[in-house]
Amino acid sequence: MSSLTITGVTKSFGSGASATRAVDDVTLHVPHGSFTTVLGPSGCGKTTLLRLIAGFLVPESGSIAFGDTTVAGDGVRPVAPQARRAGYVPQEGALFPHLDVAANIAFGLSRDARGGQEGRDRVVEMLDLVELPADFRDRRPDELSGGQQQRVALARSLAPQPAVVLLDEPFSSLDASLRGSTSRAVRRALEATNTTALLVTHDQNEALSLADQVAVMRAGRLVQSATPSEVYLSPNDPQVAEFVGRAVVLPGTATDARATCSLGEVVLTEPTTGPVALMIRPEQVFVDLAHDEGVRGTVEEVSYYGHDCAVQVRLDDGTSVLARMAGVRHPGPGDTVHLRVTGLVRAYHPTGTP
Ligand SMILES: Nc1ncnc2c1ncn2[C@@H]1O[C@H](COP(=O)(O)OP(=O)(O)OP(=O)(O)O)[C@@H](O)[C@H]1O
Repeated sequence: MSSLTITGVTKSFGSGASATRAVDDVTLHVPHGSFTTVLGPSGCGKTTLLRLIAGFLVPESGSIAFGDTTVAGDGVRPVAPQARRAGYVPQEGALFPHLDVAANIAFGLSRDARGGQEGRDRVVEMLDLVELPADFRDRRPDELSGGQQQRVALARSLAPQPAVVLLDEPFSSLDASLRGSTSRAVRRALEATNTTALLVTHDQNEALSLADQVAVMRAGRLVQSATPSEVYLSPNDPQVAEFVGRAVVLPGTATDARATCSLGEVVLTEPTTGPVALMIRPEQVFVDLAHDEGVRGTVEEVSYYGHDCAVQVRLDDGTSVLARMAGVRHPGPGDTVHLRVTGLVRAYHPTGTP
């Protein structure tokens, strides 16, 4: 296992006016044994970044290193994919359909290990790691559910003890409940083996819940890399805020650690002064059903999810605000409510910079 360091990597497709800069000057460090998710909308360059790391593509500038070893860039002849020791788990259909589970898992082991006791032991160990019963070894891929297939694909990538594991939207074909349980099992397996991993996804919940570090990409560029809570609570700009979750963005005026806006006075994460855009998460908007404290508004719409609900409120000044509250007791359309903001609020100057 080793760390992964990407420095100033750029990759374009095509040439001239029709060229697409799929990955644009990306710099990212994934510490040894940690899990980073790369989050971004479709077409932002996530898969291209993964393919550069795996060695299926060569960067036109910048460098990629596994630990202290440069595998591409810096004038070094690119190390071939099979020599990089990078495990790759694609979206689906990764398993060889004509091989049983044991042969699939042992596929990347040396020829000697594959046929002997060492290989058999490794298969059992890997099945245990991904929380599948040992007798699954004799099944064929078409005798497994989608989630089980993805666990076997991970087992196969981990069996040769790779330096880095790369996962390309590995849960996207699974339904919501299987997605949760499979992703948690994968997370536990990576943690147990102290594996350095990079997972690309366009699913915000997946990116935030699984990772030590979230790297947000937009149009080929890495716009923020930080812990999940930092990315969620203190996004670099309002677009990142709206991409990683629902956000209420209101104009306001800041004076040191406080700002005023349609929702009254709020406390800022960092002091600043002048006109600002304030980013408030809907769960920070407290909906008071019992008292007259706060800013008055009328409920326009309620989306009930069971565990919680989203309440769209039109303030008396005409501003529309989204609040999220527990589903136990909630208002209905037409009700008068009072809103106030809890917790700290991130302010951005009009250019988007904090
Ligand atoms: N082989 C290629 N030839 C030309 N353009 C390509 C090639 N591969 C990717 N691109 C372009 O590069 C950009 C980034 O693509 P990429 O597949 O990396 O995005 P992505 O974020 O993984 O998208 P998705 O989430 O939809 O898989 C897109 O504009 C895409 O059309």
